[in-house]
Amino acid sequence: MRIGLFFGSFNPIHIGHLVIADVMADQTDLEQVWFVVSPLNPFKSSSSLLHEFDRLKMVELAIADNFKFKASDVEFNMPRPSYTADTLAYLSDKYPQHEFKLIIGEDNLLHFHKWKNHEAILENFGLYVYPRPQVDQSKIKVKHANIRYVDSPMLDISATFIRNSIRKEHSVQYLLPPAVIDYIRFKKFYQ
Ligand SMILES: Nc1ncnc2c1ncn2[C@@H]1O[C@H](COP(=O)(O)OP(=O)(O)OP(=O)(O)O)[C@@H](O)[C@H]1O
Ligand SMILES: O=C(O)c1ccc[n+]([C@@H]2O[C@H](COP(=O)([O-])O)[C@@H](O)[C@H]2O)c1
Repeated sequence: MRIGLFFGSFNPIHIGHLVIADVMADQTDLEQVWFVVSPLNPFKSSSSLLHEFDRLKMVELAIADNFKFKASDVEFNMPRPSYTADTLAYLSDKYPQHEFKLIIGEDNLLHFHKWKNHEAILENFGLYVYPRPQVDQSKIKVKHANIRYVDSPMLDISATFIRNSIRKEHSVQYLLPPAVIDYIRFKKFYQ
């Protein structure tokens, strides 16, 4: 099966992530999308980052109604920070029957040339890129035949904006799935 691996901090998962995954599963040759929750992005600090179990729980709540989507905690038992190349190597060993592609937002493409073993990721897996507002395309350094842009409407939504909105007691009603909102309220996160 051809599977898109959507790695992320998901702090929290929002409707932007869900739209991206849906476009990938619906309009490309990917048959499933696995949301891989990363304990720690090598380029991000851990301040304001919820525990990975809570971020995984919110992903599970958000994707429960879509049979093409799965949640993965594979990086929970791997060294920190979470290097994608290592996880891809582990998953392709574990599931030789599957073909994996990496799904990323265009903001991550901007810094992709600094990722560990990025050439091997491009050569052996390939990227499906979702466009993101405010990305200056002239600054993207990486070029490769295995980078595929998926032409779709841009979504000006980020987890940072959502965390800040909750802190300011602004509504996030249509930015997150209802079950995720309930979980955040119940646990009093991001206040
Ligand atoms: N609105 C968006 N448009 C395109 N890609 C996105 C969007 N939101 C998230 N992504 C992509 O989804 C993946 C996971 O992103 P992440 O969980 O860090 O969300 P985020 O909204 O970028 O979070 P934060 O604001 O905390 O940095 C990354 O590849 C990121 O580029
Ligand atoms: O492997 C790397 O060098 C690397 C560098 C930066 C980011 N990543 C991964 O990219 C994913 C997206 O991160 P984020 O925080 O934007 O959701 C997440 O799984 C990170 O671990 C990976």
